[in-house]
Amino acid sequence: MNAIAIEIAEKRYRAPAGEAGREIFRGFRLDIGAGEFVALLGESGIGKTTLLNIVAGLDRDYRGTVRFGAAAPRVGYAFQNPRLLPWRTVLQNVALPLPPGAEGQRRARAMLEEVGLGELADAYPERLSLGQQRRVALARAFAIEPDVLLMDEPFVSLDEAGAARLRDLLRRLLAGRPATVLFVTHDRREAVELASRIVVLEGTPVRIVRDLPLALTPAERANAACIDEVRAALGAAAPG
Ligand SMILES: Nc1ncnc2c1ncn2[C@@H]1O[C@H](COP(=O)(O)OP(=O)(O)OP(=O)(O)O)[C@@H](O)[C@H]1O
Repeated sequence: MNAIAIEIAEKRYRAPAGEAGREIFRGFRLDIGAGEFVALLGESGIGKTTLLNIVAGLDRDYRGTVRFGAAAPRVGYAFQNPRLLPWRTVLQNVALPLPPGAEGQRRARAMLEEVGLGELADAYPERLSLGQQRRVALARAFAIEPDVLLMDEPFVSLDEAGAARLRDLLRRLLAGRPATVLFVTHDRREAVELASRIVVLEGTPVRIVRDLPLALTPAERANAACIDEVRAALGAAAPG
């Protein structure tokens, strides 16, 4: 069964008066199975964030439909920028999507412990490194126990070791709470390490130029030769 069925007949951004608008999607379709981890690759500015915003229901200015397999799916969204509220503590930021009250606080605290930031619960985001802020954003996205998790380059701008630690954390969190994931990245290696399917987008309007299932063992995902092989299979079309 599909967890998400996306059909975008048309999505365009309006332009200032007198200029032609830009058509991002026309006749676009993507079906995602329950439990899949789909990495979306594509050039900068092609429409990846637009696609996530449409799936999240944040952008309703398009013709088409997004259908979910579950009746009322819980959708978590980790943005490119961690988007923490600076006037709220780390704990309050994680508790934000949860129902108010003691149970929400308990769950938020447990999530913070799980991402290794229990000691920073009462700190404000400005005190945190970018890697720590991204951990908080992950904790917030997982706090609602999402059925669908949307992630927009969540580990960009970190050094390689920091990004690798967060990839490990994401894998651990997903092992405990499986979700269907739509993950935007510009990094093919990151896609190979994490995804069960890689979808490469190209052009204006956007079309799918590669759709590659990946049934790899953890050892194969970490193997340089194997990563090179998948990169080659993705061809020149994919960035990163
Ligand atoms: N609110 C908006 N109004 C007008 N144009 C927009 C708006 N948001 C995005 N665009 C344009 O639509 C195109 C797609 O943007 P989008 O952010 O979806 O791309 P992206 O693939 O996520 O890019 P990146 O990889 O750089 O994050 C871009 O050309 C962008 O300038």
